[in-house]
Amino acid sequence: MDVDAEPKPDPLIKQGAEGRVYRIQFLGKDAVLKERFVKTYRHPELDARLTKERIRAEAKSIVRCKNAGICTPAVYSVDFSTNRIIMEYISNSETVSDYIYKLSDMSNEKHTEELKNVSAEMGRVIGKMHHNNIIHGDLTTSNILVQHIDNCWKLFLIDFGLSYTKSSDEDKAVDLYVLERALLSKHSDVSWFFDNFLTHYAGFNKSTERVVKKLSEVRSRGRKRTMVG
Ligand SMILES: Nc1ncnc2c1ncn2[C@@H]1O[C@H](COP(=O)(O)OP(=O)(O)OP(=O)(O)O)[C@@H](O)[C@H]1O
Repeated sequence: MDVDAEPKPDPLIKQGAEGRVYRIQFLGKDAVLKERFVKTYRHPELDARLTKERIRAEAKSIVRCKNAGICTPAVYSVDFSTNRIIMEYISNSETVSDYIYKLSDMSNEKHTEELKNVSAEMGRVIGKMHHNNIIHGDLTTSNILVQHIDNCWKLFLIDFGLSYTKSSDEDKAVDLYVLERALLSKHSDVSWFFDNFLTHYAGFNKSTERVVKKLSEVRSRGRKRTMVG
């Protein structure tokens, strides 16, 4: 895939340490352009290789997820010469992180029920992703989008730059551990969220049930590492 038309990158959605994310129009469609910076502190050859790997990983896993029936933005274009990837813009969406903040702030029975549904659906979606041997590599509530359509919503997985394909329970359990840590630090007020997620993740099938058992090992290693500092 190649970018023939130079897109006009405006407006900026996110300026991060690794790159920028813009909302653009691409071939008449609402799209997102992700651009990765050149890291001057890294050796140029190493930097070029790592950047290329992340862009390739992102495009590959998005396609693998799509083939598995998991919602991800469609990839429109990948350009290794400019370190740019262009993908479908998920309209009317917000990050799960923002949605949790919003719902837990309004905290009433209806909103708690909604949060339960979100965590359960996250369990099913991540379960399906792992069942297909896709390791996300940076599983946080900022890397899952909730798209609102009328009174319904759908989850989209994004930000696959650190992803890879592997069947190991250990790697899948580490993915879950990263999500657990992220939830604990950002959303400690809804401490039950991860447990409910895990119940539905484990319920996906036998392979995910195994990963949950592995998670306790990963947790105890994580705790030891924290104690050692
Ligand atoms: N396809 C999309 N549709 C709508 N919004 C998106 C889309 N992709 C990204 N965003 C928005 O841009 C934000 C940043 O995107 P993303 O997490 O992919 O970039 P990043 O954090 O800079 O990536 P990386 O961690 O790989 O450096 C998301 O939290 C989301 O708000």
